[in-house]
Order: sequence, then C-alpha cells, then structure tokens
Amino acid sequence: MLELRKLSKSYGGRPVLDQLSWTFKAGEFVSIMGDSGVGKSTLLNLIAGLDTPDAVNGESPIIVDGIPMSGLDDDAATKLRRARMGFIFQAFHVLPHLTLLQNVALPLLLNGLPTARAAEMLDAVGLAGREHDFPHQLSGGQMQRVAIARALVHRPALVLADEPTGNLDPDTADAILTLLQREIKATGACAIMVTHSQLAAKKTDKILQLSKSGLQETTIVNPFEQ
Ligand SMILES: Nc1ncnc2c1ncn2[C@@H]1O[C@H](COP(=O)(O)OP(=O)(O)OP(=O)(O)O)[C@@H](O)[C@H]1O
Repeated sequence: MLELRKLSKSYGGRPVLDQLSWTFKAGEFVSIMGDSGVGKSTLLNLIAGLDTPDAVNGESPIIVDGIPMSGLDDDAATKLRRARMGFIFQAFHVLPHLTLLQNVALPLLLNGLPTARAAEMLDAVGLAGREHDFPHQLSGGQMQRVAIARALVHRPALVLADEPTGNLDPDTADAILTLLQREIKATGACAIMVTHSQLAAKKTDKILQLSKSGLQETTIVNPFEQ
C-alpha cells in the first residue's frame, strides 16, 4: 500500500531521516514511536506531501499504491492525496465556520462523491443529532471524533494520524482509539499513527520504533503485566 524506499530528509544540511525503507500493507494499523526530535512528524509530513524528501536520482522514495509520488505533478499529487488519503493532524483541524455535517462532507464534495455517508459517519462516531452544530460547541474529544469521521468518510486507502489522542483524558483517548481501530478495519485502510503513548500504541497491529538507525518493529514490555 505504501512503500518507503531510501527516504531521506535533511534540514539545512542536517540529516533527520536517512535512507529509511519500509513497506506498509493494506489493512494494517501501525504506530510509530520514538524519542522526541527523531523525525516522526517529519516522516508523516513527507508521506502526506506537506514536505518534500531530499532529491534523489532514480526511483521515487515514496510509492503509494504502486504510484511513485515524485513522478506526479502538483495537480496529480493533490488529486491522489484527496482521493486516497485521510488526515488526522492538528494542521487539518475541523473548519470553524462549517457545521459538523459540512466538515465531514468536505472530502466527499472535493472528490465528487455523494455526501450521504457524512451523516452515517457522524452517527458512527457517536455524534448523531449534532449535524448542524458548529465545532465551537464541542468538547476536545468530540472534535477529535469529527476529525476521525472526516478523515475516513471517503474510504481512503491510507490514513495518517499525528498524536490523535495527545491532549485527551485516558478514557476519551481509549474511546477514540477504539473507534479509529474499528473504522480502519471496516474500511480496510492502512493507517499510520505517530504517538508517544504506549496505551495508544497497544491498540495497533504493529509498533515501529523510529531511531537514528531507521524503523524497527518493537513490542512494548510492561513489567506490571508479566
Ligand atoms: N521545517 C523545519 N525546519 C528545520 N528543522 C526542522 C523542521 N521540521 C522539523 N525540523 C527538525 O527535524 C527534527 C525532527 O523533528 P520532528 O518534529 O519530525 O520530530 P518528532 O520525532 O516528531 O518529535 P516530537 O516527538 O517531539 O514531536 C527536529 O530536530 C526538528 O527541529
């Protein structure tokens, strides 16, 4: 579904990601953990197309569904992202002047799809009856549920989430992650979540540790559970 091939990124000559390679499969819910500053958000931003990898000769370092991203012009890359990706990022927060229903319907509208599924998704995330409310009328957890509904409404093949439960209390975070997990499995998407939370990571199929030597699969060892 998503292939990284020797993906590198440096800022001002200082390497952050160095020749990173990994294959993410369809239907997989993967978390990425690692020390602060190691490059987790940078990695997600590169995959999302919010930032560009270091230039390479030859093959594209990011391949989505067999399509080399660096071979696409801006227009084609935007279309692919819009149709095949869903984002749960702070930068993509719900739009304050649109109702919840309009917020969730946006990816459908932009892709020329029927908008009926927007109400279904609001229902699925427990916000039925709130369709015509505005974001300022919601709690942080409810807002995050709207962001999840909007990220998944157009059934993207790839879902990218950056600390989706970062500022939520543990119970709300757990409910949000269960919802995310359920919706990802229902749509068959591949989802990549950056998190510092071991509890959040435990909800995923696979935990990857990002370090200076690259990505490595890992397991969380909890001494209280032995
Ligand atoms: N636009 C930028 N310009 C210059 N340096 C940047 C830029 N974006 C990120 N960096 C640097 O790249 C490194 C990785 O940052 P990144 O935000 O990806 O780390 P992270 O693993 O997500 O950290 P955290 O867990 O603290 O959020 C940091 O040293 C950061 O200062």
